[in-house]
Amino acid sequence: MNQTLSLSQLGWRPYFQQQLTLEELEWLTPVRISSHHRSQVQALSELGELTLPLSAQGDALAVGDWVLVDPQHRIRRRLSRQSLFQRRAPGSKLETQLIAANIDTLFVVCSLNHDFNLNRIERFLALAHEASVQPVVVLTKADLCSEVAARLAQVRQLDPMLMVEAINALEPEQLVRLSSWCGQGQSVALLGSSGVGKSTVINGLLQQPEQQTGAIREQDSKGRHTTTHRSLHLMSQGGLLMDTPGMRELQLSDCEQGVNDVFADLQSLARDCRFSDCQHQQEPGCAVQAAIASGALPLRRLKSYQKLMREQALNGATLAQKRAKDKALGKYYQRIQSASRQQKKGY
Ligand SMILES: Nc1nc2c(ncn2[C@@H]2O[C@H](COP(=O)(O)OP(=O)(O)OP(=O)(O)O)[C@@H](O)[C@H]2O)c(=O)[nH]1
Ligand SMILES: [Zn+2]
Repeated sequence: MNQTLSLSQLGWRPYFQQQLTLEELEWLTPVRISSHHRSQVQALSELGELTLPLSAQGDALAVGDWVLVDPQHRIRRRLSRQSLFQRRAPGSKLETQLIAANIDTLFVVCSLNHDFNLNRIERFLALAHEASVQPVVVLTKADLCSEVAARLAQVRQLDPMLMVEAINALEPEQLVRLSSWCGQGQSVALLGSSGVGKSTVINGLLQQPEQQTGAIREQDSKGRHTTTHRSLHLMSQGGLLMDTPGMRELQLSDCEQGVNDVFADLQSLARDCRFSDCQHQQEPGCAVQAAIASGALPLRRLKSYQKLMREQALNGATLAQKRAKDKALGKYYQRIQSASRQQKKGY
């Protein structure tokens, strides 16, 4: 992206502006991080594309972050974020990897063929909620599905406020339905399983698909050439698409709040359970089970909630904790087995 963009085209808004002191306003320039490398970041600004060195003790930065730079192009400070996607760094216990910041809308892409899966949509919605990003469900391959209306209704049932669009991503005119989230100053990202049509949607939204995905070559610390891809692309509607490494493979971890947000209906039912720590299994006075019995709540939804809660807790647990847990569980099974053996022996 070589053309110069205005601050508002880059997503600048009052939320960021109001964080600047008068002094900062006078001598510092806001720039937006567009890609992240080992020792430097690229940023977009009214001055064009800048390369900024990273200092060792500096704040961890994510693509999409706004930072203030001085006239020598040194990063002075990062502005507070409106939203953030992050994940546990692979192989690390505590470190988190920042994936993308200040995204406004997450397109949760799911295809309408055999791959359609409400549980998976709920999982992606939890990630969006956890990051404080507004989700929009984009159902692709509408041309291959004979029950589009029924599927749309199923997704809308997850949350009456949820925005859902069904499209044939191969038809450019149909992508226009996503326009209201792709206008000037808006930042969007996509998430979805393999083969659902993410690249097809991205190519349809970009201004010049071929050029926009051009690779950047840079030298790493050992002098080797590495190829990285640009993460920020201008869409034909004027907004920015953030396709950052790791975004497409985001996993659920430590997102209890996000999962709870997606299951607000279940949370509100649970407040009427007799026991405050009700697990909604066979406890007396369980309002969730009552809603399932009356047909008000699909059993699938409770199962999906419980599965996602377990999954995010497990992914979030440090490796050490996980090992301890597995060991404790192993001992528990041993105890049960030996107790049942003793019972059989008639003790
Ligand atoms: N009929 C139809 N085919 C589609 C649609 N969207 C995508 N496809 C096709 O589905 C296949 C997969 O699409 P991609 O865009 O590569 O999917 P992806 O999600 O980027 O896949 P990964 O790169 O594996 O993550 C391609 O052959 C597309 O042409 C659609 O709406 N209708
Ligand atoms: Zn209950």
